[in-house]
Amino acid sequence: MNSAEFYTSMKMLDMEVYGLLSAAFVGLVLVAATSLVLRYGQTPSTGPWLPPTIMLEAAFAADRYSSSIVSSLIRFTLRRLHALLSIHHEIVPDVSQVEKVFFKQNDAFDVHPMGSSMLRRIFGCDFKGIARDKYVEMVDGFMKIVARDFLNESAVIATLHRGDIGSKQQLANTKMLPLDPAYPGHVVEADLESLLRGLSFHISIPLLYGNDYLERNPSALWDWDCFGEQTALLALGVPTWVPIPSFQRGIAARDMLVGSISAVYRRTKQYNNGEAVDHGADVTDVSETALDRYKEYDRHGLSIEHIGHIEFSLLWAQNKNTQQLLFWYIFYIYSVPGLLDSLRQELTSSGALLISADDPPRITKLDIGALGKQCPLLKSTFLESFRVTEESILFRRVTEKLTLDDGKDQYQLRPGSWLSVSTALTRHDSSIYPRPLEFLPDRFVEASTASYKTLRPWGLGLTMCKGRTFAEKKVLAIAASMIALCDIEQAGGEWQHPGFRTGATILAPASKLRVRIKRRRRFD
Ligand code: HEM
Repeated sequence: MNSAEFYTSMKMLDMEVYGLLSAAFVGLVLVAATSLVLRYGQTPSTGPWLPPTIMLEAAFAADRYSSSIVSSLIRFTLRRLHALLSIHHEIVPDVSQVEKVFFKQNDAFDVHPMGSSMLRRIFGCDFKGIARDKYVEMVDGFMKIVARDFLNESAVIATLHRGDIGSKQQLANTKMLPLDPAYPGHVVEADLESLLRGLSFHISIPLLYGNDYLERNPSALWDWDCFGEQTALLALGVPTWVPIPSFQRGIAARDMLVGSISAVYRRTKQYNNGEAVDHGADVTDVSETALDRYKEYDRHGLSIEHIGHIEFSLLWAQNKNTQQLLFWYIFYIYSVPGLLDSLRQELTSSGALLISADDPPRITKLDIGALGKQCPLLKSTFLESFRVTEESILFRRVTEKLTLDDGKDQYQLRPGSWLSVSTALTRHDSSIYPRPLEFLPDRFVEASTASYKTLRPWGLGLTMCKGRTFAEKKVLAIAASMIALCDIEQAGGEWQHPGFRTGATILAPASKLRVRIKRRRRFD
């Protein structure tokens, strides 16, 4: 099967989206009620909230199955509801034509309704009583620290080197890849998504909160998964008391995670004040970036509960999409015929990654900075994985009268209207991406490098993702290490695409993908 047939046939597996559409219908009633409250209820002190119905309308517009009758009906109902409530919402499909406006006329957009709504609904952080300007000042200060540590290339490379991604402690860690000598050929079988999520988690968390965190919170990853399954409902404003067992489990998991992250802050403070640290925990390796944020929270007099919620939201932003993208990247690298061999050749000839002559070999050099610059196929495959799996929708509240022109349509926006921009809508446009349904690993290669071209997976304007350098380099580094050290095949035969499940920035696989992983030997 060639890569074209492979990718096209797999996309058809995504039919479970119809189930989601029916479920969304039920949710619509709940959401309409929430919207009425938002429309006629009191505006919170930090500014207006993003109405859940705006999110739903944008999500249905961005959905690849939006031509179905159910979807059209839902969109029509939402349109009518918005007209009834005098809520003005424009959906702009072509990012590339309007992106300059986001940089040049930044003041015409208010980004805070999205951030404060998500902090409240998904992460449970209530800023009741905190005035809008204080909230904005705090967010700005916080974002500056995040950007300094997660955007700056040399800072990111130094951090990732501390994470020791290439060493066998990470990739052949007994917790991650238990290379049990009892198995013939040292093969392990695992669910690829869980395995990579665990690996990514075990690299990132100690880098942020020190090694003590994972030892003290062995169920953190399980809580992470329980919470993760409920984020769509939470984002839509479903009240946390709704008695659905899995939903309640997710809320409890969120409380556990927030509590454990608050505890790191409390222990660090005890240590800095020369007091006895709870449980005698070692907090000496809590990262500088976390410590700097703690100072910012203290400067604003935030409570420990607030801090736990905000830190959890950052941890989520830092990990969730990265884990999901890593899964697809590894999946395509190993499943697209011939790609793995080409990538191995490129890594060897670029000198960005070297392995020892031991058996099994170890990584002796991993130049994280060089991977994106000297390995165009590796980077292009990363970008192509992004192109086929990324579906973010950006929401802004418009504060000034504005006309947007995307080359096809004009959008007249007045103060108070809502704007959503979906990066997903152009990903299958053949005038931008020829043969859009095929996974073409070298699509983004340009001479000796690979570039994003019109792909905008990190958002737009001044609120573009503050962790994009970190995310890109981390994913490239983990993938390069796996390419060098491991062979992976799908358990039970030929590679089968697991299908896509919509509803997240990076699409989730619709079914589990069990794989067999074998550590490469010297002469493989
Ligand atoms: C593959 C991984 C990631 C993807 C796809 C992703 C995507 C995005 C997108 C689409 C936005 C919204 C931008 C906008 O509204 O214009 C965003 C915002 C943000 N991301 Fe990421 N992100 C990723 C990883 C990370 C990481 C590793 C961090 C680490 C700190 C991070 C921190 C943030 C923060 C703090 C914001 C809010 C920025 C602001 O409001 O100024 N993200 N991200």
